[in-house]
Amino acid sequence: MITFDNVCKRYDNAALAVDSLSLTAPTGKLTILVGPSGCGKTTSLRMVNRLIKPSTGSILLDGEKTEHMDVALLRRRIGYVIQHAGLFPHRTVVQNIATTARLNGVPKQKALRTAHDLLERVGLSSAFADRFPWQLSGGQQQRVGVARALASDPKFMLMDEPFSAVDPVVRGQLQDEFLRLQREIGKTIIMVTHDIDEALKLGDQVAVLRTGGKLAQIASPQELLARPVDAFVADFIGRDRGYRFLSFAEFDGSVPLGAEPTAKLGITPEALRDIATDRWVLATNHENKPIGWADAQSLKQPLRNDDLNLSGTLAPQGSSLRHVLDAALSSPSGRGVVVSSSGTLVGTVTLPDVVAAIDRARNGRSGGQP
Ligand SMILES: Nc1ncnc2c1ncn2[C@@H]1O[C@H](COP(=O)(O)OP(=O)(O)OP(=O)(O)O)[C@@H](O)[C@H]1O
Repeated sequence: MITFDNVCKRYDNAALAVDSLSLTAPTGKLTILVGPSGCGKTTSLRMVNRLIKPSTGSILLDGEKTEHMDVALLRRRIGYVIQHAGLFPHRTVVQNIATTARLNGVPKQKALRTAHDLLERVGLSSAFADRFPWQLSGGQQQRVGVARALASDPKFMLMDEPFSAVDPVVRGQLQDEFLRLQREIGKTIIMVTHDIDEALKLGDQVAVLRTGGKLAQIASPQELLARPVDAFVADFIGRDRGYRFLSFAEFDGSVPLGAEPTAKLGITPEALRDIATDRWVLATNHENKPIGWADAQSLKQPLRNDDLNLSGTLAPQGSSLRHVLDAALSSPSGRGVVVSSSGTLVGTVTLPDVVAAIDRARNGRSGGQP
């Protein structure tokens, strides 16, 4: 747990950069600091590992005030990832990753072995081990930066815009990989971003700061979207709040699944019309994976791939109401197709049932309850 207790920071005689900040970043969770440029995010983050000294107030790690700790030891307890990764240019990838472990007194061979393991964990093959940072893409450098921060297995991590230096596609991949990794490692993390979408996607809780370094609201992404405390927060979170809220509401159990009759390629028009409950019949392959919708009204010859309507999206089980709503809205039959993690057909949902589940979620009732 990282605690800010009434922390202020004033640089020289300027206005307060951070004003009476009190918040707790819970153990094993990812807390995000977000807000407009200059609102004090980086200053707040750097006060945790004392790269910046608070003017007043205290920061505590698991209840212990950091101001009394030895700075070098404090920093070794906290992994630190910065924008552009900040790798040592004259050291290879594994040497970069092994740096903190070596500083902590881990023998060289062991530190290098761990570095190789970590490389794999962050999604890079051993082929990268002996390259220098300039031989890597921006996204690969960021992965190495994360691996280096993890090398001493710190309980706490500080991440300052770790994914901002790469293009949006790579950024999305890095975010997904990082979420998977965090589910395994469960570090206590504070991350800074100026991107509200990143904050809502990654954060267990999100702290929105306003200019002048004051905390405007700290809450879960769902809570922020559903109940922004004031116009500043509402405006900062942006448009589509109602729709984006659906990303956080699981549909499993809250939307009844219907059994869907299915057809295979090669089925005759007559046989297709026999099994059809309305105009559209779902086609599946030999593994029972949906491949498209067949139009029972217009089919004139045995069903071919080219006859299929492919407009419907698939909602994986365990995903969100947003996915299942999209599946229902995009399906020509109006029935959204739900699939297992391996892509096999689980069933379909109707649009009215999805809308009813959304209404229940909106009113804060748990899924499936009357
Ligand atoms: N070393 C410094 N000396 C004086 N003022 C500073 C210093 N560092 C930051 N500031 C000021 O403190 C305020 C907060 O800066 P900080 O970098 O923490 O904001 P931020 O929210 O991280 O901004 P950004 O999103 O643009 O990186 C700003 O007004 C900034 O100009």
